[in-house]
Amino acid sequence: MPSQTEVIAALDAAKPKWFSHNGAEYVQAHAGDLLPFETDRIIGSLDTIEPGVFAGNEVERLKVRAAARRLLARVETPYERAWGFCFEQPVVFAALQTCIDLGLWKSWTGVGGEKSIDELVAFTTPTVDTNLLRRLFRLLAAFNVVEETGEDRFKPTPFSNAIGDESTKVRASLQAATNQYLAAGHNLPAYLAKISYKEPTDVNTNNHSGSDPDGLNFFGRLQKTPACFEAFTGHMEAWTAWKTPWTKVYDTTKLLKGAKLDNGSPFVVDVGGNTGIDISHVLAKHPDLPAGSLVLQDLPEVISNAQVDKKITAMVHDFFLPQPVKGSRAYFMHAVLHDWPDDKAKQLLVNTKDAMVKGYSKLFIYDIVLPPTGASISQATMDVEMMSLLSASERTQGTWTKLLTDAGFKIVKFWPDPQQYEMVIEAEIA
Ligand SMILES: C[S@@+](CC[C@H](N)C(=O)[O-])C[C@H]1O[C@@H](n2cnc3c(N)ncnc32)[C@H](O)[C@@H]1O
Repeated sequence: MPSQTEVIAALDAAKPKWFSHNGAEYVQAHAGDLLPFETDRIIGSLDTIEPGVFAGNEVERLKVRAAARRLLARVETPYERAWGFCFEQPVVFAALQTCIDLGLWKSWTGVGGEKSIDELVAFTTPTVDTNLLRRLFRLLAAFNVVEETGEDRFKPTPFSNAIGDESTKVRASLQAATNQYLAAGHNLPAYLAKISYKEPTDVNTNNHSGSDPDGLNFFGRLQKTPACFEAFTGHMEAWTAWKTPWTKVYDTTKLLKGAKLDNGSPFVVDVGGNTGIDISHVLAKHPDLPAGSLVLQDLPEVISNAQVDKKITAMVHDFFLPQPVKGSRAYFMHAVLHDWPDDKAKQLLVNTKDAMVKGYSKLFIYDIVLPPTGASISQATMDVEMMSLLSASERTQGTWTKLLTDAGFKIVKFWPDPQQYEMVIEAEIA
């Protein structure tokens, strides 16, 4: 079995040269450049790679994933790349969503195992036409969403099983796209033309409101439609669970030194903490913290769904109002400020600063810090999604420094996450 370094080197070595002829693009096929037996060897190496080879090492897995995506970008012709965006993605997504709507994934994952097309039809409500499902499954098998084991016979994959397992929040993530992300993305080019290609900054009348049937902004739609709220909250949970816990990026043990932990003094307040994954990481790392020292804050709909340890205080708080928990050792915000353009982000930061004690309290922001070059697919996608949904953006080291300085903070250190996706920004009152 090849090592991961050999795999990445093999992926990166497969570099065809392109040339154009009569308007078409071709791979430069020098005799001897890539002989058929070498093609077989490369395919053989690639096919040996299974998730298990990474033994849980996310950093190495993500490096191979990035190399595989670079490989596809080089090997596919320009036409094939266009075909993927224009023809494949819309219908694969439609097939996935249709099977969600039919309740198929959930029922199938519940019992598991290889099934015939007729058995799969029996999972659906309302009952789908057999040939309609056959056509959707032919496509899903071609995209390795399910495995075709024979004529009209299919096995689930880890992905299809995850869609059917509500605890993974994969179904919720796909549903959130159907509810909001797809329409906003579709609307974006026309919206940008409408605002004369200025960077969007309006949080109320923006691209999302232009794509929403009632003209609502992103959070307005979540508040109005419980199904949208449920899907988005689930998507957030899946996204946060995918990332490195912040307590592994910044050693929160350092905060214990000199911390007041008596009489319910606050230790960490997680502002906009959704259902509590990050604050629970703190409790897991410091199980001896007294009750009341960890606070989770979010909007009422979120807090009413949060199921956190009884040692964690779950509190309704709108972060555009004054911060009610004063003098905590740390205030933490994860993927919160990237939702807001600078003026709103500054307001939120000033509200937090006003509750902090200079020289004692620290601010921790866990968010993407865009590198000057070479932003990953995940980072760059998130940046433009923030534009599409919220008139917001990811920030560079320079724009973070400006925002925090304008709000009265000084940055102590940027702590990079080993996955190179986000950083913990440690800051204090200037
Ligand atoms: C992108 S999510 C990040 C959630 C969480 N920090 C995480 O990383 O998993 C943004 C969070 O901000 C919350 N939020 C939005 N507007 C808010 C407000 N005005 N006050 C408090 N929380 C708000 C949302 O409910 C959501 O949980």
